[in-house]
Amino acid sequence: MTVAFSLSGVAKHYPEFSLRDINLDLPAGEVMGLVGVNGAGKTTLLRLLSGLAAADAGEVTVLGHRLPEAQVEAKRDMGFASEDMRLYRSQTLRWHMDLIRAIYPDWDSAYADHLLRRFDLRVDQRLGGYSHGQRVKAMLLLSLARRPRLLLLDEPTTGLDPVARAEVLEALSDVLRDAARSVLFSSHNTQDVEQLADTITFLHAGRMIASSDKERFLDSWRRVSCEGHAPEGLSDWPEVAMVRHSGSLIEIKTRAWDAQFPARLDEAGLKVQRVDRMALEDIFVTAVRSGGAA
Ligand SMILES: Nc1ncnc2c1ncn2[C@@H]1O[C@H](COP(=O)(O)OP(=O)(O)OP(=O)(O)O)[C@@H](O)[C@H]1O
Repeated sequence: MTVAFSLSGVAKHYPEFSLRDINLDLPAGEVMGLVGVNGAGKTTLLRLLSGLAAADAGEVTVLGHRLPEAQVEAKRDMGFASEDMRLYRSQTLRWHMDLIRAIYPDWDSAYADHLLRRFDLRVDQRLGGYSHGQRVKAMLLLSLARRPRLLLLDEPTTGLDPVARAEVLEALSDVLRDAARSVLFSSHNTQDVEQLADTITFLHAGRMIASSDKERFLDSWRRVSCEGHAPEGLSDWPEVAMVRHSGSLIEIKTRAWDAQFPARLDEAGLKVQRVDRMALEDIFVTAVRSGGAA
């Protein structure tokens, strides 16, 4: 398996925060969504991969290059788009495009023109006059048209109105259809992640609480509604992530659904009324509240 990046035993310490024990690989050609609440460490992890920050422990390898030693080589094939990417507000988008084209030989002018039309951006307007959504689209255009082998996107849809968000998601899913490209993008928005990602990594308080194939997440979690009296210790069953009582109704969320689960509940004195699949958002919130492992 070729990997786009590999993080092994990675840690980064700030005075008030630590990212630690990060072991994560992205197979080449896959799209990974990085999900976490504010301050979970998503940007920190992306900055370690992009070479903007150095790990305090562990190994970071990007496109076969060890960081920080080989960051020049790694950066050549990597695109990073984030809020703090430096765009010159007194310059136009055309100026930025010319600058990047001069640096990166793989710049795809036809694709850049296509994105200009699709994002409806005025190429001769100074970026200081762009709205937030237009600046996000400009940043994406500048990253995508380089055709990087690895694309790192920090919150690409945050703060966009629904139309701009749909445009950005469509442009991303076009890019993502190209099997040679690998993408890691962070988001608070689990719907975006559910729509675009093959694999999903949950980050919470600087730790990875889960990382798995999207379908496996969606297949293994269920909300089970029951009637009866909950047996003692139900919330300690390893497959049970959450138990909530509402009168004689009991709602159980399981992280390890299998067809025998209702029979086990029946033996324990609970009558299963219904079983529902869970949306990624619900899975994420339940995993965080249950203290980790998803
Ligand atoms: N350069 C830095 N110096 C000190 N602390 C930092 C630095 N960069 C990040 N942090 C701290 O690390 C923590 C994680 O921040 P990070 O930006 O990685 O989270 P995030 O998951 O991207 O959050 P958000 O969704 O709000 O963008 C925060 O508490 C932040 O204050």
